[in-house]
Amino acid sequence: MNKNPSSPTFLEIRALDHIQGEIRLPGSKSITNRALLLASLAQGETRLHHLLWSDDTRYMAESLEKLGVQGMHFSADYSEAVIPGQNGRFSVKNAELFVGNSGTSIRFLTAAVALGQGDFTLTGIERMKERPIRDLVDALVQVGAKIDYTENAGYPPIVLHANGLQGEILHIKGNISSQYLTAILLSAPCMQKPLKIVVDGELISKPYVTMTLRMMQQFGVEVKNLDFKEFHVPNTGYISPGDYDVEGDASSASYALAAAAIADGPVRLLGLDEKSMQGDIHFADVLAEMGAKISYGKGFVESRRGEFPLKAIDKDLSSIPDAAMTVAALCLFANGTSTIRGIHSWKVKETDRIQAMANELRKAGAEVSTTDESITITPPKVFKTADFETYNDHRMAMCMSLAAFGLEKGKSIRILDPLCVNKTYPGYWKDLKTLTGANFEIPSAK
Ligand SMILES: O=C(O)C1=C[C@@H](OP(=O)(O)O)[C@@H](O)[C@H](O)C1
Ligand SMILES: C=C(OP(=O)(O)O)C(=O)O
Repeated sequence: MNKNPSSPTFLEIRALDHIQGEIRLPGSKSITNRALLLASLAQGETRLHHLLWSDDTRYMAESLEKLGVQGMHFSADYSEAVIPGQNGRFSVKNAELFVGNSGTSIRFLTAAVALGQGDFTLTGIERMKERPIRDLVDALVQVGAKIDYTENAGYPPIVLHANGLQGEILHIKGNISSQYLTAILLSAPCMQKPLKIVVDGELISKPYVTMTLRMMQQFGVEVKNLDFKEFHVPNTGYISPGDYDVEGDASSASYALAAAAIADGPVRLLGLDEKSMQGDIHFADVLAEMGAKISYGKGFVESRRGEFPLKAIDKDLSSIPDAAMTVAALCLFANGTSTIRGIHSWKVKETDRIQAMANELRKAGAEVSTTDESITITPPKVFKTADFETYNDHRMAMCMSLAAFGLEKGKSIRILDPLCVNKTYPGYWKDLKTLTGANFEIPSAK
């Protein structure tokens, strides 16, 4: 391992040829960040179980604390929390919220702080300043919010002058990110009047909106969904369900499920099953279509190798944009050229993921071409050793680790800045070691 702090750390993985065993998945990022906010807005105390503790969820929890959610209590390993509900709005009148590169945190919190009173700044790392937020701001302005951009119009940082949100009606776009619509939905029950939301044009990442509606229902609010074109939300406020169990993360599951489809398995992942409310559970269907054997039981999903090399695919994966990256890495192991479509949103996520994925898959030896909304991958004849850049993108690191399963014995790859996995899956490298028996060295904290 490179211990020189002036150059990036890396993690070296020698050719991997098997994976087998059982692990408990980390909690879902999307569910944890919704649950933290819903519990904070609700009436009553909520006990959250199996939550994810990672950069993205820590930023959400710290922001809620800054907004006046006092007395949050976390267990020593942060997998359990007790959240005292604030009954619809936050008490603090001025705060600066720094959310790193957590898209869910900045979007969900922007709408939530607008419910209160006072001046709030929301910002993050440099990449966050390149991730659009205009469609959410434009929607909030229609129900009474006053929001300024302090650097580039349409992007964080933003300053919000909050004076409650009136409700009634707003129009919103959902073609860049579904998180804007989710943010409005989550705050709507605490507006002054019921809200009718009209979605203008295409809506991407729909399963995340379904997850939002399901969780709102679990916190006592029934939303009328007119085919994802219009939503009617009552302003009844949230009621805590008391105990709330967070599912294991389906996007995080994709890496080990994929590895088992390449290198025998079986791998059993606990904390997730076919009843999951996460759209990314359907990654397992794509994996099965490519040749893997997938099975489920109560509270687990299991993957093992079936047909191999995997079958090449040509598919629109716009409903599972995060797990679609794992599919791209799997295409390295396919029997021909694959195309993944519907991924234009990749460009505005942790990095420009279309560009990043193309660059790194090429380094592994693949032939890759891209458009604004697709990537086409022809697998390598022989896998190359490479230093994979990760672009401060957790999913790039986890996806490229799969390339180690294609290497000839004795060869190795290096994953640069491997601790970027801390955004959503801090235990990833440890879990990979456990399941593969590999003995690579994990660098210590950044
Ligand atoms: O609502 C959510 O929890 C998320 C929605 C998706 O974003 P987009 O709606 O921007 O595609 C996804 O990529 C992100 O990781 C989490
Ligand atoms: C896109 C992602 O995260 P976010 O938009 O919440 O930052 C992700 O986790 O892959």
